[in-house]
Amino acid sequence: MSSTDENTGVIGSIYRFFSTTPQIMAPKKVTIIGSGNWGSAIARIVGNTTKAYPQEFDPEVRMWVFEEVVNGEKLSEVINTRHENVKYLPGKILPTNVVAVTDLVESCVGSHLLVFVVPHQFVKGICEKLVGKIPTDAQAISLIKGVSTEKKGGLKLISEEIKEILKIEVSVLMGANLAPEVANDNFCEATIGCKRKATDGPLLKKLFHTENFRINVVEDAHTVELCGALKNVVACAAGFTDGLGYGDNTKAAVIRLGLMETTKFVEHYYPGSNLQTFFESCGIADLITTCYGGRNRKVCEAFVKTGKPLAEVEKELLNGQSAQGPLTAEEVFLMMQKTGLETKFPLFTAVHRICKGEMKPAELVDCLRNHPEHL
Ligand SMILES: NC(=O)C1=CN([C@@H]2O[C@H](COP(=O)(O)OP(=O)(O)OC[C@H]3O[C@@H](n4cnc5c(N)ncnc54)[C@H](O)[C@@H]3O)[C@@H](O)[C@H]2O)C=CC1
Ligand SMILES: O=C(CO)COP(=O)(O)O
Repeated sequence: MSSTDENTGVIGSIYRFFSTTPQIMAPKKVTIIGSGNWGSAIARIVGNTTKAYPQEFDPEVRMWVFEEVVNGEKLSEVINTRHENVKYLPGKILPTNVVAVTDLVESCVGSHLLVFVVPHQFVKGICEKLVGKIPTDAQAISLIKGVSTEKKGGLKLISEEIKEILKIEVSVLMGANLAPEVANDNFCEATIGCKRKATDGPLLKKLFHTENFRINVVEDAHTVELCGALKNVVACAAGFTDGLGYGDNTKAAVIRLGLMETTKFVEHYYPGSNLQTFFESCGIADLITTCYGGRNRKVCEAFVKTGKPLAEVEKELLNGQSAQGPLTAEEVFLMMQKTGLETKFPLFTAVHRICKGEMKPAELVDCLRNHPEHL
């Protein structure tokens, strides 16, 4: 059906009726854009929920795979034959209805639900390739923890970046979700931030909600998303204190001060945000899990202990996975520098400066002694 048919005359009316009437809408096709550690873990959930709800979802889930050769085999072929992402989630079997597709556009054509889950620095390029290639009534949900690298000095959320380029509605999903533990089906929670909670919330919840992955949907989407991004910066600070051997009291103080800076940062950019959101999984819970079990913490601890450059430590420890904290710290610092806010966020500022080699890790605590929280 051509786009003009869709909008005019009897055919247009019929099209509008069938495409907007929930109870008889065609099952939605889902594409997962990303197949890393989290992308693969979430594919295990989405592969099963799309099979469980055939009225709502097409059971075939396409997963865009950034092709690479692993032990002499194409990763996409290994996924489609052995149903295992041997590089980014080894040892976990993916549902057979999750199909690896290496052509980005082909993976998304006809999909009405796009699940973005790539390291945040790749989002802009991916979206630009998809312009004009997806249904105009598609919607997205971003599981990406970071802020846009594009607007140097000004805040742009990843969800805003996706919406700006693709002209579609974008919700977010953040939470205390270390991918390997989610892939083990360990009980945990997550928060969906959905501005159109009443209309879009129920379907998004169905896509992710399981016995061991418990979803709560809130409308305060920007707070949900910023919690997910900023906790990675705090996790770097936690890793520095672990590397310095400062113990749990200091780490707890860093976590608390990091949470306070997060609330102040959100309030600065989004006055009137809902304080309750920080008590959702996306807030305090994700901060805790990441500051004890995350990759950012691990990399930053090793950075202190080995004295090696951060990029080298990340490469050695993460085998192609990405620590999002240092890049997010830089993006946040540029925003604060532009508005002269560095002194109000000494922890965020110190993390950036330590990551850049402008400050020694041991100077972190000195930056916190006169924190605005203690004045
Ligand atoms: N791993 C985890 O435990 C969790 C991660 N997240 C977030 O999910 C997002 C995605 O992270 P992961 O899935 O863990 O990825 P990852 O950290 O495992 O990164 C590896 C992925 O990046 C892809 N990649 C590498 N170069 C690329 C390029 N030039 N273009 C496109 N893709 C490229 C690789 O193909 C691979 O799929 C991040 O924002 C992360 O913060 C959120 C919750 C948990
Ligand atoms: O987001 C995560 C847990 O919720 C994963 O954190 P890391 O990227 O630090 O591993």
